Amino acid sequence: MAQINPSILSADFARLAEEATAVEGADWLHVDVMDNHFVPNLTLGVPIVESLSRATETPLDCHLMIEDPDRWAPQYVEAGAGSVTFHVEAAAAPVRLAREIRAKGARASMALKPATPIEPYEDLLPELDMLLIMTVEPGFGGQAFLDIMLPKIRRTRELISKHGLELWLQVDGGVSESTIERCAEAGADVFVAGSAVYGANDPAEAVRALRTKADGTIASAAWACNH
Ligand SMILES: O=C(CO)[C@H](O)[C@H](O)COP(=O)(O)O
Repeated sequence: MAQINPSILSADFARLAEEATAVEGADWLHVDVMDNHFVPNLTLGVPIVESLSRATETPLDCHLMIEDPDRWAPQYVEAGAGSVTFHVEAAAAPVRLAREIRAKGARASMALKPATPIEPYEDLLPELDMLLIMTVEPGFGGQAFLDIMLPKIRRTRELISKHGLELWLQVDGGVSESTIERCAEAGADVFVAGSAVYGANDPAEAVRALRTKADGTIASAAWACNH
């Protein structure tokens, strides 16, 4: 079953609580934390995550596009995030950090930028609850989906199957009704969508449409049949 996580990066930041509840039916609310150092954009931090966690029943999937996640990620768990994703390119001690996130009670997730291969991290996969493959360069919503990431999604799904892991495989960037099936066919099962959801007239309907397409593809995908 697909999970659809709307990204509030594309929401109206002056009406965050309303925007969070406009996508009821979504599996998680994807919260993009950017520090203007790891990526050239600045969004929000711990206090806003704390407020958002009180404003919505939908669990928060916090994607930290920041330097020094080893220091900051645990604070996002304390702020109410149910899942915390750090970038491997920024983490000093990814295994220790994943264990700390889990020990504090959240799902631990690691993200890879487009130029970062999965293969060096094969042995880390059992330490994670989710792996995020970026399908755009992180930093901004509304960018075009990078088709060249599809082989990496396929190879990652093969590694997950090879090790018999229950790891979720998330894709983020340019996910829309016209790209979601390619991601699902390659092996993704968690889909972040910003502009495709918040740019739609009816965000909740956009979530349903994305879910229908992804579920239809996963039902017949070779990787899911062998799962
Ligand atoms: O992490 C992100 C950007 O770094 C966003 O989550 C992502 O880009 C979502 O926006 P869209 O679906 O419009 O591409």
